[in-house]
Amino acid sequence: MPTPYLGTDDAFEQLRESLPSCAALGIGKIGVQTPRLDLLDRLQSLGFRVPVVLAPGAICHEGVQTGDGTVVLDGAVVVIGSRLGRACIVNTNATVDHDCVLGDDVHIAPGATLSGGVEVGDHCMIGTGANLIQMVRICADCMIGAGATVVSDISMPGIYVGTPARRIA
Ligand SMILES: CC(=O)SCCNC(=O)CCNC(=O)[C@H](O)C(C)(C)COP(=O)(O)OP(=O)(O)OC[C@H]1O[C@@H](n2cnc3c(N)ncnc32)[C@H](O)[C@@H]1OP(=O)(O)O
Repeated sequence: MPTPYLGTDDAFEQLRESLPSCAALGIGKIGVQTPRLDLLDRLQSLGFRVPVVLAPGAICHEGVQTGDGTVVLDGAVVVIGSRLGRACIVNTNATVDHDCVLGDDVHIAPGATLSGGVEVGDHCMIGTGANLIQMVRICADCMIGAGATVVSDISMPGIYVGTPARRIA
């Protein structure tokens, strides 16, 4: 069945009156600053519920805490003791191992691996196939490039690539 086009963001107020009060965040995130969190705030301030979306092929252990608007996609695994913030994406085949903590608006791109006890700050993007060893902490507003390996804490916002990851901007 084709999905009807409902309009632009300007239609939110009207839609809130005419539709059930549930919405999903469908936009992606390929940078650090993206509109996902602002959009979530706006939808919630209008009274929409923005639930967590777990794809049928995602594995999210019991007790994992997940913020509103977060999506966990097929093949992704989120292990016991982890906490995910609001408006996060755990993309296809990514792994968030035990006791990790993600801030808000964090994207773990396809195939990336967070080992146990990793902390990732707000707005970070962990690129495709990146690996973070156990217990590392990454501050807010970092882009970790595709395939990078993070082996120590990162405390300065920026773009990091390579093995071991180094700051390039
Ligand atoms: C479902 C989905 O599609 S989700 C989307 C998933 N997407 C991703 O994971 C993309 C992640 N993004 C990247 O890896 C990007 O290459 C970035 C953000 C790290 C860098 O992008 P930019 O800032 O545009 O940097 P730019 O492309 O100009 O490269 C700068 C230098 O870093 C190098 N570089 C860029 N990315 C990487 C990388 N991932 N690993 C190693 N080196 C890299 C470039 O070769 C270049 O080197 P040079 O100066 O010696 O020529």
